[in-house]
Amino acid sequence: MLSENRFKKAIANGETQIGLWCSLTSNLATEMIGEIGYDWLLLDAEHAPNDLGTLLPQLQGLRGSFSEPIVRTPWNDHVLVKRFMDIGFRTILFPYVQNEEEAAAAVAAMRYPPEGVRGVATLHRACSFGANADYFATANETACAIIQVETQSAAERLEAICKVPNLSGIFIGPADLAASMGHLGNPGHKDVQSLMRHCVDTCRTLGMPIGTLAPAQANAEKYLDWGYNFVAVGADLGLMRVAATEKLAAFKKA
Ligand SMILES: O=C(O)C(=O)C[C@H](O)[C@@H](O)CO
Repeated sequence: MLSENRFKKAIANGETQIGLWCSLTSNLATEMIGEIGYDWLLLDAEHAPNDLGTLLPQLQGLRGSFSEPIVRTPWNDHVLVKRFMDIGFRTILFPYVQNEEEAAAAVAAMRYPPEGVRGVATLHRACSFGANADYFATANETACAIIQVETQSAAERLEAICKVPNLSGIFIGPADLAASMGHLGNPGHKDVQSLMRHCVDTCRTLGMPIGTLAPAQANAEKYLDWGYNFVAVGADLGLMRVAATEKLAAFKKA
């Protein structure tokens, strides 16, 4: 394992980081995507059928990749977080965080005492099975907690959430945010867009990195233009679906 979390440093420095959403749960597909050069890859364990058994071979496939693997945990649960950290994730996306107390719990789950509550083991993949003598000294420093703000009420707590010590970033979930505002299936609604804009303005004022997911090219460009630092500009399933659909259409048409 690399000891430095390049992604964490980059977003803290305000650099733009381009990501891809990965839901295929395939170690081979993730390994292939890991060769392309995205800054980060989101391995989804909330809305894709990923578990430790599928995430571990994907991490192994990403060994040596430039891309930072990020796991989206299914829930803000410190037991799951401990297991994700022990297999080698340093960056975790926490869905549905509603307030500063929940954000602080997420941060604590990723950090060893006295800063957090992460349980200690000495022979796991993250510390190279004991061979990495610096692991305990660097694990808290490389841990990168990103909080998903995806309801209107969480957005109202954004300033307080951003003040949680050791929080590394905010991530806006456009689909859930739209649903919470009464616009299920319509994140393009003007009220949702205006709240997304307000969130990026707030984060930039407070110096907190902020990201989102935008598989449509125009949206990705717009959010980057607004100041979002890290944007997933596509999803493996969507790319495959579009390519497969277009390929068939090209031949059926003929
Ligand atoms: O609210 C959102 O938007 C998200 O959290 C992303 C979704 O879960 C989904 O589009 C990922 O496939």
